[in-house]
Amino acid sequence: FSWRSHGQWKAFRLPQGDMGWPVLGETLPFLKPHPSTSIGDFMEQRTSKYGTIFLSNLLGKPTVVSTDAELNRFILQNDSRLFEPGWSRSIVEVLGKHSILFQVGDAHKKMRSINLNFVNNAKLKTPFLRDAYRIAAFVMSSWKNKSVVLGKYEATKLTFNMMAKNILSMEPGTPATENLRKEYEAFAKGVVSLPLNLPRTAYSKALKARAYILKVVWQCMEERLCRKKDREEEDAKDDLLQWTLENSNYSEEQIGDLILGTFFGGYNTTSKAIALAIYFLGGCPKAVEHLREEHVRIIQGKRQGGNSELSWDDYKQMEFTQCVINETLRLGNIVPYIQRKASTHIKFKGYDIPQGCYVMAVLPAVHLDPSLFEFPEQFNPWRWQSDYGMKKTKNFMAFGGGARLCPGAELGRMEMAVFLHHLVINFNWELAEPDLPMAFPSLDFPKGLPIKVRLLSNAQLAM
Ligand code: HEM
Repeated sequence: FSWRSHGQWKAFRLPQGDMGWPVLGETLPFLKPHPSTSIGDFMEQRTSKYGTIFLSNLLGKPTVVSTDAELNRFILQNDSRLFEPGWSRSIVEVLGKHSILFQVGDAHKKMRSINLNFVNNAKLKTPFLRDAYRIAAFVMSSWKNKSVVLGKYEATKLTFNMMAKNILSMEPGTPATENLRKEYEAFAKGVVSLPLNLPRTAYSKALKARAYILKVVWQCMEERLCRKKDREEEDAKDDLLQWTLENSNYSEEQIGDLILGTFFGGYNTTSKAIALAIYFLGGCPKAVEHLREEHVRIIQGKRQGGNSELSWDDYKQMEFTQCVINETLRLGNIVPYIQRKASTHIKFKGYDIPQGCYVMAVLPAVHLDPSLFEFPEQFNPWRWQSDYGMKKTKNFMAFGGGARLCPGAELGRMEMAVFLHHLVINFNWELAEPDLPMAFPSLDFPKGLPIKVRLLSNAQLAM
């Protein structure tokens, strides 16, 4: 199948490109692992051959691929007006058709408002901040007697337990919560995969995990509904599931996909972000020193005030920490691309993007463009300090943009900051063996990010 021979689109000026093999297209070279701090051979070779806007056949769909900052921004900013979701089959089947990622128009707005309410300012400032502080302290207290820990799993312990507690009121560390976490690991591996429902493929394992997770959600739902019938109002839970049951007319299937997806979006990306920060900072002692100064200053300011837990005002003082977070997300590239479909005929930079055509905005290509970020391969948090920041801000796409801008961005940032707070005031660390953040294409540390940790002699140990 080739668009060029497709009669309907013959008259159009489509971008250059190669459609690869029948059915598979160019999916295999596209999925080839590469460090997430690079755009990988596939994108590099096609971009240098055809330019920053090119045609390919990926994950079962003929697609206009954009490694172009302006087109990426155009796609993000014109969501719902010119573009609609165009995610590949594995993502749709694993996340479920009611997931927010596939909703359009009013249905999208409605589900988005539930997500925005879940992470509203009042919640961020108290329960979320308090939980993050306590869970991160709890996670790191177990490091005192260890010399090596796996950064990737330690980060997940914070972000997963945060979601478990605030979405389903599941207590951190219990067997039920741990089982759910294991299922989510299989789930995460199959979200971006070849949709081959054969034994032992990542895709089929993810579908099994999806069925298990939905069973847990629906069991919780049933218990809540029984409790309501028995008028046991006094121990009504204060979590996303309860809020959705009381404030929406969603079906069981819709609630299942909403809970499953928010949980996934909430823990998976943020745990990777924390692991990336541990990794990049491990290679940049100057940044650790600067960060430590900032956090020690915040603690010293508090001593005069009493309460040792972090307040929202303390969080707002973490200016250099926010630079570290931006730089981690820029260089680490957690979300490699966003897929959409043109809902009308679009002309961009002289090319036609016909209605119904799939488009893929490759976000790392912008973050690693040397004309937008000087020496883009270097981890340099200080680049976010200077105030010619506008150019950088509009080319920062880690949280997407436009109508689908990540609603959990501030929560993700706060969890990262709190984790870094406990880390720098209590520990020194270094990689125990070489490991790299790889795009598979979804980001992972193949060895789990093993780090040697050493308690500081003047550790603050608020744990
Ligand atoms: C560092 C952490 C995070 C990163 C890098 C990240 C990244 C993103 C990106 C790029 C999108 C846009 C997807 C698109 O345009 O189709 C998105 C959407 C979304 N994120 Fe996040 N995210 C993070 C944390 C979170 C957290 C903590 C939550 C939990 C509440 C969350 C929930 C969501 C939801 C529900 C959407 C869909 C929004 C919509 O379609 O309107 N994310 N995220």
